[in-house]
Amino acid sequence: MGPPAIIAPSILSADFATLGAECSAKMHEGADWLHVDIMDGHFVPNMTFGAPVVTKIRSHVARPSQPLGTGTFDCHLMIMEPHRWVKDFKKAGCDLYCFHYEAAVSSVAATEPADKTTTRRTSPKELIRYIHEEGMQAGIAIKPDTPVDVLWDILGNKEEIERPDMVLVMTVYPGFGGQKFMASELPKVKALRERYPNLNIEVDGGLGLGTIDQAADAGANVIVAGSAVFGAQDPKDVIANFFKTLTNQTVTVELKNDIRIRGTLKSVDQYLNIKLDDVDVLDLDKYPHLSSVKNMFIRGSVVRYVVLPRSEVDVGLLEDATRRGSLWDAYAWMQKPPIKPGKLDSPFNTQNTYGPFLRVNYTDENNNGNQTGHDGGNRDTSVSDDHLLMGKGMQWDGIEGVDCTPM
Ligand SMILES: O=C(CO)[C@H](O)[C@H](O)COP(=O)(O)O
Repeated sequence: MGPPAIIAPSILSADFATLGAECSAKMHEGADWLHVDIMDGHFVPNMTFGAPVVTKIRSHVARPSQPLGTGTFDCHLMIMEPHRWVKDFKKAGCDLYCFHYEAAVSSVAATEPADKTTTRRTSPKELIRYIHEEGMQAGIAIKPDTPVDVLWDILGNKEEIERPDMVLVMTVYPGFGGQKFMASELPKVKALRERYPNLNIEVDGGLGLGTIDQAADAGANVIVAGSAVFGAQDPKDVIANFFKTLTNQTVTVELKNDIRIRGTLKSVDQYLNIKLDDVDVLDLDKYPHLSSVKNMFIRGSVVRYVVLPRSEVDVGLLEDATRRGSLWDAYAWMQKPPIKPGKLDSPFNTQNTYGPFLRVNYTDENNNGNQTGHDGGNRDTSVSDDHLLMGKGMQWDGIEGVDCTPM
């Protein structure tokens, strides 16, 4: 069996004003590593931050208990002269120092060995040794224009200390998040995997819905994604927005204490706190004290279901929420996924969804909204022939006629 599937969100797309909290949140959501992009404005036409910021965010994420374990700071040094910063990043809390092959071979010391201001540790092999001696794991990255062949000599080194722990194949030109995935780089991944079944092979750039699988199938086991993770609209917001479109419609709300209330939806917020007018309490004989109540504000936390007119259900919008949720499933919740049968190097089983969002099932009329076959709690949701029933803390499984298979 190949190396484990590793999920490494790129914090390049995070809100830098709240970077520590964002890093911590991603770890709690299921990330294995954090991919920390360091750009110097020379090696790439963009700048991010340096070791002092890494020091600060390190305090928000527990250190890995073993090399390449959970919490690894996977620092991607898109900088010139990568040998100069090894000690600083070690001190800052970097665990995996991944430099660019192109930067190492074009460094001042490599091109002008007589230069006394730089150390000799500039050839990729020597730099890898240096990183290891400093107590970090070493990664080597290649840009799209660099052939994978340059790595054979480095990977084939007899000296273990001079061999990298990871190879990063860039699937965009480095410098910016949100670029288009370059499938043209996948043959490099394939060639690496064929020669090195146990090597950690990372891909970075344009990974998301529809490209994660391609990269995994080629043999990548460390998946970096930035904008797909940080930029995705939270499906819960999509669902709340959907509810808002039902303002002035008649809905039935079933509370967790079994009271069912029908009324006109006046407002709903992202927590599914609901305001109803023209209220009718069903089963009034059981709850006569509610007979005079005409307007209600219902806290989302007490709602079990909201029953909506089927004709008002915007399947397209919910399908979109599903796909976003599925991407999230396929990324953030798959940190220990089963391996696809027959594809031992493919870390993702996208048939399994353990999404945190909306789970909807069709049930027959008599099912009364109690689904079967689901894990994960939060199953306050079902669809009957007439109604879509949705509860708070919902998860999405599918609507008949809607393809909810994760992409
Ligand atoms: O190294 C990078 C850019 O140089 C980023 O890590 C990478 O591009 C991730 O961003 P996205 O997933 O949005 O493409």
